[in-house]
Amino acid sequence: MKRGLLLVLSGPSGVGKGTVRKYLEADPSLKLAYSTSMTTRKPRAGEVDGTDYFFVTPEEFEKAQENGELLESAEFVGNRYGTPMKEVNRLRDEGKNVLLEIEVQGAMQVQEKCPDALSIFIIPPSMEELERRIRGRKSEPEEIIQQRLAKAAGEIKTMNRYKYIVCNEDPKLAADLIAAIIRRGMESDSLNAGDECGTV
Ligand SMILES: Nc1nc2c(ncn2[C@@H]2O[C@H](COP(=O)(O)OP(=O)(O)O)[C@@H](O)[C@H]2O)c(=O)[nH]1
Ligand SMILES: Nc1ncnc2c1ncn2[C@@H]1O[C@H](COP(=O)(O)OP(=O)(O)O)[C@@H](O)[C@H]1O
Repeated sequence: MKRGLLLVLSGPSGVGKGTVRKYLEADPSLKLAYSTSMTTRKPRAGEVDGTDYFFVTPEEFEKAQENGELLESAEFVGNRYGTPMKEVNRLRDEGKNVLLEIEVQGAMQVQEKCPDALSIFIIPPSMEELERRIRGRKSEPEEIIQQRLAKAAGEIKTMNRYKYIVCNEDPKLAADLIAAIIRRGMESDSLNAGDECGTV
């Protein structure tokens, strides 16, 4: 069986990564599996432990990192986030295309370890629209919104380090464009040939 792709999706907080992902997940032909990350951030209303994230204490996070269990990790606005490696490998071995929705420092680590990863950066139509979206979500207090917006401009500057850049003006269109990138990757014989990245 052909090993699944490793897909990296990044973009500033509130750009619509989660929204676009929902469209992608609704298409079974893409054989997507979402990699649930570990985080020290507190759950938002409605978030489910083990589905949205594995919510852990700083000590538990530290232990996972020390034990070499994380494919990548980063700190983002006061919280730590990381990708558990074992599950990524298991799903790829099953032929699933594993999607990491991660911020830019982690994305750089993955691209270094796994040059075959298909990395995609989502940009907003404008900074004003990004602000409208992050505020409209009403998931964070004002202080955190400010910190995330301040970070966004620097993150957007890294977009040329990704293989693909997609603007999320309309979420269905953005998902269709990303689906085309994934299909192309699935057809490629050179991707993943001898890709041992992240094996423990
Ligand atoms: N490096 C890294 N970043 C992550 C991981 N999981 C989530 N993130 C990113 O951390 C940032 C903050 O995530 P979150 O607090 O859920 O906020 P949201 O993206 O605005 O919904 C986002 O850019 C996520 O894509 C991970 O495992 N590793
Ligand atoms: N193309 C779009 N046009 C308008 N609003 C959008 C679009 N994509 C996402 N949104 C809205 O923007 C907010 C942030 O989206 P979300 O998917 O949570 O972003 P992220 O996962 O990148 O932080 C949500 O309220 C979502 O409904």
